[in-house]
Amino acid sequence: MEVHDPVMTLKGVGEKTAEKLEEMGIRTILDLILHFPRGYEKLSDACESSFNGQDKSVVEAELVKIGRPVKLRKGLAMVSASFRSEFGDIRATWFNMPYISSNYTVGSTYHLAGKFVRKGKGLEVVNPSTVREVVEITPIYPQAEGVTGNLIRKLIRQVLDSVIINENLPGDILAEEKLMELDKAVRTVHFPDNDKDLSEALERLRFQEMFSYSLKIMIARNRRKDAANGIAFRMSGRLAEFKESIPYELTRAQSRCIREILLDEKRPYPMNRLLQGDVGSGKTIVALTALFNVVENGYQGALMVPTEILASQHRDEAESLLSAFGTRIEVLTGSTKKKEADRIKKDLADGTPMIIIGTHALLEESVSIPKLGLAVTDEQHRFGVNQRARLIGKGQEIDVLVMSATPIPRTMALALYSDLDVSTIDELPPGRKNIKTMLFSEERRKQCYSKVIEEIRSGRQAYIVTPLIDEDSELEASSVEGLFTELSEGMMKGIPMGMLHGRMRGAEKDRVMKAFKNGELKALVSTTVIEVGVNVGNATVMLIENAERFGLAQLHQLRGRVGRGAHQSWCLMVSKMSSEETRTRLETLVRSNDGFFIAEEDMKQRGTGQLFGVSQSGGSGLSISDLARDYAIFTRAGKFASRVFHEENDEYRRVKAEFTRKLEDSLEFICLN
Ligand SMILES: Nc1ncnc2c1ncn2[C@@H]1O[C@H](COP(=O)(O)OP(=O)(O)OP(=O)(O)O)[C@@H](O)[C@H]1O
Repeated sequence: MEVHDPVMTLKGVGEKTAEKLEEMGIRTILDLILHFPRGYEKLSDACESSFNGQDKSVVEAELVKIGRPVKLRKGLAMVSASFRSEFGDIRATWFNMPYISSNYTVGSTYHLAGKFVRKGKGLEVVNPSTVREVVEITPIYPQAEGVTGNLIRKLIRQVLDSVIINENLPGDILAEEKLMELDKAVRTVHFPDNDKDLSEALERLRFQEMFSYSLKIMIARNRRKDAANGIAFRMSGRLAEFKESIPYELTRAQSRCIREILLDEKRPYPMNRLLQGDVGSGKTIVALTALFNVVENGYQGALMVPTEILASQHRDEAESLLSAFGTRIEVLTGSTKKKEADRIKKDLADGTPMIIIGTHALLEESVSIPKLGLAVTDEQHRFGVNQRARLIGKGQEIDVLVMSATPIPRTMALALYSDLDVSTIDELPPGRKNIKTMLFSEERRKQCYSKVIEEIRSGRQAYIVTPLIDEDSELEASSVEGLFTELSEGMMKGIPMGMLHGRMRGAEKDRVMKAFKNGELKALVSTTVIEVGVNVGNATVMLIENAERFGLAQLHQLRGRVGRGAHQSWCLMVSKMSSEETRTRLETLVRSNDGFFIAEEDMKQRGTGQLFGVSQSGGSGLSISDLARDYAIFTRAGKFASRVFHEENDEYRRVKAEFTRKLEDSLEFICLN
């Protein structure tokens, strides 16, 4: 068995399963090995006292019957099933997992894991999952239709039974850092026996990931420096005219960043720059100026953003600023109609100069951008290194600008982006008022909504954000649909409201966002799909339910959606504040509006040791590490990577050669062979 073989070569994987795995990004055996659990759960053995609706336990049960999905109301579907067990009959219900019935077979026996509640002679459970057997520590894998955690475990077992993973770190580093061997670490994260081994295994893999990341960046950067083969753009004669036409005065910081970027464009080396600035600091105009200059030079410029909403918002802004200059602007996302998409792709492939704004859809193989001169990615933390690399690969020696709205503390930026030059917009446009931030306990929730209603009555608009439900989030968390119904039938009756969440189609999201933008809708109930970059000047209230479930940086991002116009704005957080720690954490936001300060606090407070937490790495491109949590490991790994890069000995040379080879191949971090 070869790690680069397709998963189809495994027993039990037919075409259908392979397709489903592919949708989850698993194509090869290596992808499967690297499909790490996103968290671990400790389960108690089932006994009468564990059926309290709080503790998670496992019950062995035979499936008697499973129904079809029933639609309860728009956006809420339910599947129910009954099982037989030694503790009585079990009624299981799944919400919004219409595919679940295809994962179960009547007559088969399962180890059902969930929070069971005793109801008369039987048990009830909501959204249970199935586990391999009753073990103390159960890995939780990201699941999808037809691909259960069980199936993943079975396949990984099959692979690990026949592959040995070679060690690839130099012996002295292993010894100095007392790291677990790679092979054992990989086995342990998938099949942990005890806490101690698991924590050593995770530490090893996190070290591995960050070591590889740092070393590859050093190698790549060194190469780019060597090669003066980038595109030297000239400064367009119309830049001054364009700047004149901007309807506001640029801040000093914006002008400085534009200058830095244009100078990079002019040089014959490929630009590799991070543009960071607090929410609302006006990064978009800086990026648009850079893109405009590239198109003026007869090249294509791409702006990749994480959501469709952002893509269309950027299009609107780009059009309003650039249509007078005849700059062509197109948008390509997953929901662009085929005919339209074909037309855009053809023009792109012909090398027609334009600004192309899009989501991941830009990365598809069918999109070729031969005259790509500048790639801008917005919201860096949403795209991984690999995705960025794919976009960059559409052109040759192009300029790259990465925009980040989550301010990264300087120390971390240096470690993380040792390959990037950094431009920082460190001032906000004039006239921005501080956003007043308040924290409400659950009991004062009504008061909080009164403020929302008051603002709406005086002509303003509000966002109401609730955490996302996924299969293992706490059930008490309010869902968008639930909250929407509750509010529209209760406290906010009669107020035109819309809702927005990740499961909606692109066109539908667009429609709702438009209606909110033009003021038809006064309130928007939403998950964090609005977190990044949405810009509605008249919105003055950001209400966040269950605020304790968000990270500080994320809360700051959300807050940044308001306070974008002339009116006083409010951020209202509702939280159970179950502990003093939560309260202190959330109060950081009440105290400060400074994104840089908040990001540092976030790192300090989260610290290390969230071993059993669900991974929050959220697409930094790192699959097992969390930059905030693992900062200490990251620093150490970076130090060793630099040692391997700079010092000369046979073993280091071998490691370097191997990583250089893998750089071309793909960016997998584990470098298996
Ligand atoms: N110098 C300026 N003076 C006044 N308004 C400005 C200035 N620069 C940008 N703006 C406006 O400020 C708003 C926010 O800008 P923009 O969306 O670019 O922020 P951002 O940095 O991308 O923030 P986020 O990351 O939160 O999206 C926009 O409405 C933009 O038109």
